[in-house]
Amino acid sequence: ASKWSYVGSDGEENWPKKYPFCGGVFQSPIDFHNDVLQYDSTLMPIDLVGYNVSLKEHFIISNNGHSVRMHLPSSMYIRNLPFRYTASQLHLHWGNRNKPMGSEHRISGRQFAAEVHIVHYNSDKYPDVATAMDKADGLAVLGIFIDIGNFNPSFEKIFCHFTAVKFKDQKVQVPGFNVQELLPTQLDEYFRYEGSLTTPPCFPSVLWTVFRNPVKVSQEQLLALQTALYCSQENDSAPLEMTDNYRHVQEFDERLVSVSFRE
Ligand SMILES: NS(=O)(=O)c1c(F)c(F)c(S(=O)(=O)CCO)c(N[C@H]2CCc3ccccc32)c1F
Ligand SMILES: [Zn+2]
Repeated sequence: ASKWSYVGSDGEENWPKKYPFCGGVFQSPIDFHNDVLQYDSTLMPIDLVGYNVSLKEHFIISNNGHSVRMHLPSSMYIRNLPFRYTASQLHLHWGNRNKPMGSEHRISGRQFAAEVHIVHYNSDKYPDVATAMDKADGLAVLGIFIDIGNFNPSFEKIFCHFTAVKFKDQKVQVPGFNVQELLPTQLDEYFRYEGSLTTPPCFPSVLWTVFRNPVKVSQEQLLALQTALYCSQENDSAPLEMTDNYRHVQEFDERLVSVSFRE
């Protein structure tokens, strides 16, 4: 069983003891600050295929004790990367009701309220995500910052199911919807760098694409995210709230982040 958490003796400072890659190179997340950014005119808008999943299909949302995860169909993929990257799952990272900032990546030190990750694997070269996840060109993750604003009906299609996945190992079916509604409108403005999984086993296998513009959810929706879920199982005598499930930013020496935008 994955024995790691975001707090206490199993927290991120001790991850390298059981998961050596977590103490290794190319670790994520990082802070996108000006002196590591380099404009790259070859970075094209992200081209998503099959993201508009029909109502007739469904997604499985599950609580895996670390995050709330939505499994995605293999009909969803990113078209214009060096290989075809097929969708596997999406999940979120967030803070807590008293300290609402819980994104993993930061822009000039600024942490956002939360962050969505859509995990894809290189289906040109590998049969599944489990095979791909420890290969240098194995994974591509899209990162979307979440900020506070108006109520977001698209995120509500996920958030409205939180009571059904309150505890670890609970699952629920969700009718298909257009996952692209969860992304910012401008898919041409993003940060790009080679990094890692931000949870154990921390494999340096991720081509990161983090969009520059945040999407908005309401204060009430954010509060639901911060208070609805538990890391512990339903019958656990010591309930553990699922909050602050973000890794702190990693040292980023001698490395550059490519950006698709000029100013
Ligand atoms: N921030 S992140 O994008 O690096 C990232 C996570 F933050 C995260 F929590 C998970 S997980 O599967 O929910 C739990 C840990 O494996 C994964 N899951 C990945 C890693 C392992 C694995 C295996 C199959 C499918 C997805 C994943 C992940 F890629
Ligand atoms: Zn993540």
